[in-house]
Amino acid sequence: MELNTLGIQGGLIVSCQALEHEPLHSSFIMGRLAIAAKQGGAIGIRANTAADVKEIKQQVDLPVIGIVKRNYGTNPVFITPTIQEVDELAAVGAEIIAVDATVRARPDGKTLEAFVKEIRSKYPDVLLMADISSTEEAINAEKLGFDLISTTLVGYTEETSHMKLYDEDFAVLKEIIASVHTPVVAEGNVMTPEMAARCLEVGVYCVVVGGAITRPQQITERFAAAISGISKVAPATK
Ligand SMILES: CC(=O)N[C@H](C=O)[C@@H](O)[C@H](O)[C@H](O)COP(=O)(O)O
Repeated sequence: MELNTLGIQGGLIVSCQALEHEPLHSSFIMGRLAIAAKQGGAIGIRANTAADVKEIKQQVDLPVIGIVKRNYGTNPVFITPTIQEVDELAAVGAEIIAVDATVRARPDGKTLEAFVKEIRSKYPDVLLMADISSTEEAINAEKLGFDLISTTLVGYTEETSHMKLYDEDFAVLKEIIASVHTPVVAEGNVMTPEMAARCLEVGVYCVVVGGAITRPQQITERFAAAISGISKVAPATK
C-alpha cells in the first residue's frame, strides 16, 4: 500500500481508545466515536485492539491506524510489542500498524530491526508507523524503513517523562521533522484545535488527537479545574 493513496496528508486522525478501566471501554462505543469523528471531519482513526479496529471498520470507511496495547510482565514496551499483536491487527485489515519503536529492550528479546523485517516479510502491504519518544529514535526508525514516524511516546518513557510534546512551541517536534525525511505525525497531548494547527504549520504530515476529543473524563477534568474556586456561590446540589 502507498501512503499517499490513503488521503491522510494534512488531516486530522482521531484516536478512539478506552482501556478496560475507562468508562467508555466498549468496541460498540468506539465505533460510534469513529462515526462522530468522521462527521466532524476526521480523515483517519487510530484504535486499540483488533476488536475495536474491526468494529470501527464496519462503521466508517476511513483508514485505520491499529495498535494493540499489551503488557508483558514488567517490560515497559506496551504498544504492539510483538508479532502476536501485529498478526491480530493484520487479520482485521488495519491499513497502518503502529508499533513501539523506542530503543528499549522488547519483551520477546527481539531487536526492533528484526521485528520490522519480520513484519515486512509477513505483511508486505501494511504500512508501518514508528511510535517514538525522541529524535534519536526517529532517526533510527527512518533507517529501519518505517513509513511514518509518530511522536506518540514523547513524555511517556522514563527518559522523557519530564517533557510534553508542546513544550517550547513544539521544540522536539520541530527537531524531529528537521532530522528525518520520513513523514512525521504529531501525536500525544495535542489538546486544542490551535495546537493541531500549529503542528501542521511546523511541518507534520498529519495530526492525531485522542483524549481531547474522545476521553470525556479528561475533557471534564479540564473544565472542572478551570472553574474550581471561581464561583462565590456553592454549586447547586440535588
Ligand atoms: C502514551 C500512549 O499510551 N498513547 C496512546 C497511543 O495510542 C493513546 O493512549 C493516546 O490517546 C494517543 O496517543 C493520542 O494521544 P492523546 O490522547 O494525548 O491525544
